Amino acid sequence: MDKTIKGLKPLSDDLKIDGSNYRILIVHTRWNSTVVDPLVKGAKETLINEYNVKEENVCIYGIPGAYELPYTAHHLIEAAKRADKPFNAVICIGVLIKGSTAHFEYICEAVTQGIMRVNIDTDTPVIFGVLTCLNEEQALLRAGIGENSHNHAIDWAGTAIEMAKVRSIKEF
Ligand SMILES: Nc1c(NC[C@H](O)[C@H](O)[C@H](O)CO)[nH]c(=O)[nH]c1=O
Ligand SMILES: CC(=O)[C@@H](O)COP(=O)(O)O
Repeated sequence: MDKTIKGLKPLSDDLKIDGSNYRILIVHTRWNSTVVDPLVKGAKETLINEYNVKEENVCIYGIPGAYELPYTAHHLIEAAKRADKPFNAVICIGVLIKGSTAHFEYICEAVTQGIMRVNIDTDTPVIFGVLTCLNEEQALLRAGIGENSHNHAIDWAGTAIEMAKVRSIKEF
């Protein structure tokens, strides 16, 4: 992949957020698991190793496809609130790969709008960890598979921690 200016630089060590008291949910699809699985692994390992989230506080739930991500995230967020064990942030992970019909476009739009809605409706940060790829190579590279690749889930984990801190702000 070309070296460009784009990308999310991690916070400097003096600004790094301690996630040891955070509870994080990862909702992931089974569709395109060859790519999804390394993304889930990257997110989990980053949360634990880089942000001190306790392994028992990284909850993982698998569902069929990306279209099911918004509902599942919303339902589990509300269920966790009822159990008095709220999630500080959620990461939705899925991979959409363009096929030969317009299905891709409809799913991408529905999932994008749906995940944004869950953020607002539940007042819980839900990170958009959905790759919307035109081909398999694009997906593999963004899961850290292959030369000059980068696992985007590393960035999603850092975003989840930063947004969990935002969620903790009660007065401003
Ligand atoms: N084509 C992809 C799908 N399609 C399945 C839908 O997400 C959904 O599960 C189905 O329409 C039933 O509601 N899902 C992906 O995650 N990735 C794809 O490339
Ligand atoms: C993202 C999709 O829904 C897509 O993979 C489905 O493929 P097709 O458009 O060939 O049915």
